[in-house]
Amino acid sequence: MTSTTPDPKTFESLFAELKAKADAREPGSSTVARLEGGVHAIGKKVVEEAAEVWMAAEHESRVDAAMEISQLLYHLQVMMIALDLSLEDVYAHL
Ligand SMILES: N=c1c2ncn([C@@H]3O[C@H](COP(=O)(O)OP(=O)(O)OP(=O)(O)O)[C@@H](O)[C@H]3O)c2ncn1[C@@H]1O[C@H](COP(=O)(O)O)[C@@H](O)[C@H]1O
Repeated sequence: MTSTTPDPKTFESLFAELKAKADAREPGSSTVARLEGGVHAIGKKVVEEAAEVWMAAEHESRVDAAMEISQLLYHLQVMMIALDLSLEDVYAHL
């Protein structure tokens, strides 16, 4: 019997996943629920997760910091989708 492991998630693949769920208004998706909550609520999560990155970086382990950074990246992607921004729109400023 063969088993396949899914490809590791990347910034690009997560964005594509979230965009597809948003476009399909996928029932049960927490991302769709966050988008329906609007930019103000999404912005509060971005700020909350940014603060958690800071606290983890100063007071917790590298693993904890990596987890908080992943959550911040997720909420930034939700904000991008809420604003109809593509990856290219953001990458243009890097
Ligand atoms: N990568 C993430 C991800 N990172 C963070 N989060 C959300 O952000 C929250 C951050 O943790 P907190 O400690 O702040 O949790 P909390 O205090 O309960 O926060 P709230 O849920 O109350 O806002 C998590 O509970 C998740 O709800 C994420 N939610 C979803 N994803 C991925 O997004 C994809 C789409 O998910 P669905 O839209 O749910 O299908 C899937 O691949 C998921 O793995």
